[in-house]
Amino acid sequence: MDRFDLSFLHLRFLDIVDIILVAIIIYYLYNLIRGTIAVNIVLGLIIIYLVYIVTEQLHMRLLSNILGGFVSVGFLALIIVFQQEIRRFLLLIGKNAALHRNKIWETFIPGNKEAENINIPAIKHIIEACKTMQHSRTGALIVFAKYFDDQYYQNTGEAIDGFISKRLIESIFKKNSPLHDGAMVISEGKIKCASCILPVSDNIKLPAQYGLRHRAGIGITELSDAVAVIVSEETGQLAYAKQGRVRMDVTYEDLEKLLIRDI
Ligand SMILES: Nc1ncnc2c1ncn2[C@@H]1O[C@H](COP(=O)(O)OP(=O)(O)OP(=O)(O)O)[C@@H](O)[C@H]1O
Repeated sequence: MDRFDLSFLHLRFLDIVDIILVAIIIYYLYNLIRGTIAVNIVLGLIIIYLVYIVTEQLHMRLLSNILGGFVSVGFLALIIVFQQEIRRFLLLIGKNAALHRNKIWETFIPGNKEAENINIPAIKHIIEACKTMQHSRTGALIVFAKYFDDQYYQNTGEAIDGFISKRLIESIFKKNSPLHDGAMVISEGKIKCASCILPVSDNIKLPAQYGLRHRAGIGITELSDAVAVIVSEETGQLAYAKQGRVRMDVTYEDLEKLLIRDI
C-alpha cells in the first residue's frame, strides 16, 4: 500500500482548486486554437523547450545558450505570437462575465423582453432580404456584432448608420452597387457600415470549397463574439457562422431562431 501513499504531496484544498482552474484555462485555450495554425506554433514552442531542457542537462553549452535565448523571452514572444488568441480568450471571459449574457439575471431585468421584441422586425427584414438574395444568387455577408469594434469594421468599410430594411440590405449587396464587395455590419439595431474587409479564417480544417466570403464570415466570429450570415453567390445556400464554426444550408426558420437567440 506504500506505493499509493501520496502524503508527501501535501495537497491543500486550495491547491486542488488551483489545479482545476489551470485545467479549465488550458481547456478553453485549447478550444480557441483547435484547428488553427496556432496549434503548430504551440507544438514548435514545446519542442524547443524540451530540447532546451535536454541540452541543459547534457551541458551542451552552445545549443543550450541559443535555445535559452528563445526561452528567456518566451513570455513576451508568446504574447506577440498569440495576440489574436489572447484577445479572443479575453473576449470569451468578458462575454461570459457580462451580466446581460446571464439568462437567469435577464429574467429579472425589467424591459428586457421589449428589447428582444425590437429586434424581431429587424430580423424579419434581414430574412426577407436573404430570401431575395438567395433567389437572385446575390452573394452577401452580414455580420451581427454585439460590440461595434472600429478596428475590424469601420476602418475598412463605409459608415452607414442606417435603419435595417430589406431594400437597403438588397441594394447594398446588388452586384453593381459600389458597396457590394465585403461585409455589412449590423450592430446596436442599425446597419453600421458596409463593404468592410474582415479577417479571414486560417482554420486548416475548413473544407477547400469555402471561398473568401465564407472564410471572412467565419474569421470574424473566431476573433469576436459576432455572428455572421453568408449567402453564397455560387449555390444560393445560406450559412451561419458563430464562434469559428459554420452551419451550412440553414433554413429561414432556423435562421430566424438563431438570430433571435444570438443578436
Ligand atoms: N476579407 C474579406 N472580408 C469581407 N468580404 C470578403 C473578404 N474577402 C472576400 N470577400 C467577399 O467575398 C467575395 C468573394 O467570394 P468567394 O467567391 O471567394 O467566396 P465563397 O466563400 O466561395 O462564396 P460564394 O459561394 O458566394 O462564391 C468578394 O467579392 C468579397 O465581396
